[in-house]
Amino acid sequence: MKDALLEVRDLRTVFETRAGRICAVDGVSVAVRRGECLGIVGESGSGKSVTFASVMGLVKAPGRIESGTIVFDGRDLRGLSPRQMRAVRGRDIAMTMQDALTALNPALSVGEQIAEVLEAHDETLPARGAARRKAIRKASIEMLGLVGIPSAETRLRQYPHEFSGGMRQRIMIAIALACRPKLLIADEPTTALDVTIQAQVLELISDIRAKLGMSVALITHDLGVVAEHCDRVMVMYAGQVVEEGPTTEVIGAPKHPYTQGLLASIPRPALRGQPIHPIEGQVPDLIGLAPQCRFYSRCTQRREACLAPVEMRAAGPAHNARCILIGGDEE
Ligand SMILES: Nc1ncnc2c1ncn2[C@@H]1O[C@H](COP(=O)(O)OP(=O)(O)OP(=O)(O)O)[C@@H](O)[C@H]1O
Ligand code: NI
Repeated sequence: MKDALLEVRDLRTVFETRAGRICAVDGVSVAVRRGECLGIVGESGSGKSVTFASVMGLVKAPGRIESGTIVFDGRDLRGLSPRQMRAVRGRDIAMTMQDALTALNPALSVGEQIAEVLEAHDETLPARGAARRKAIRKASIEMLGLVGIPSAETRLRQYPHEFSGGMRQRIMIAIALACRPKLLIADEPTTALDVTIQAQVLELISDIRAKLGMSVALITHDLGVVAEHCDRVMVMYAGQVVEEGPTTEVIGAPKHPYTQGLLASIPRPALRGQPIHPIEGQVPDLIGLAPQCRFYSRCTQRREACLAPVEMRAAGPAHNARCILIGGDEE
């Protein structure tokens, strides 16, 4: 894709479990362009987090990347050593985790945690001594200010448990942004927050994106959030991408019955703040999947041809969906 900062092709990430082999990410291709916000939506267990944990090189055993390419800013990330990958994390790509409380270190003050990131990745700091400490302190105060935490000087000395849930999310974002990454992966940054704080945190991410010109991959359950903040959206289902395209097209004229189902369950036009309503039925078990369309058992438009594997099809110049109803041969 033209102007892609991140380009993932045909990624396959598997977990070898006692119950069998789970293909959590099954042939996912995704690109994030420079400066854009890409939304990633889909029900729980669809593979959103594992896709981006794979990008970050953070899939832990029994999971592993089985195949695919991950190119970031012209570099093949799968070819990097663990040390090189650590340098990419934090400096080039930062990820905020689904759960802010467990992602922060309870034993370190907030200031120490921001300093750790700066120490490891900021090459513009003075080499050593008092000048270095002063520069780190100044940068840390700036970061807390940027995420809207008042009295930063005092707050730096405090520990995660001394902050509310919303403040902890902001701190996690401050830590993620401390080295001005080119890409921020925000995994459900607002799920645990009340609606007002949710809106504030998302505004904050949008503001910083505009200020720093970074790209954002925003993982969420909330289509209202996507409508408001994302340029493009990718819909995942059972380890695959089922639809992708400009937000206005995917939300305005969804092509995949799954996306249609997601949208139909939200009262309109008040998209905002509405969680995704479950569609009748359940996401299939990822162990021993049949080759058919994964949405088959829940699809109101299913037909016999859907029992064969379904590839992505073009629904527009930049809009694709994995459904045989597109393109007319089954209409
Ligand atoms: N550590 C693990 N061991 C075994 N299977 C795992 C592990 N982590 C993830 N999986 C499998 O990968 C699937 C996708 O998980 P993932 O966390 O990516 O879903 P998600 O789309 O982010 O869901 P949610 O919206 O709940 O965060 C899970 O349903 C599970 O089957
Ligand atoms: Ni997740």
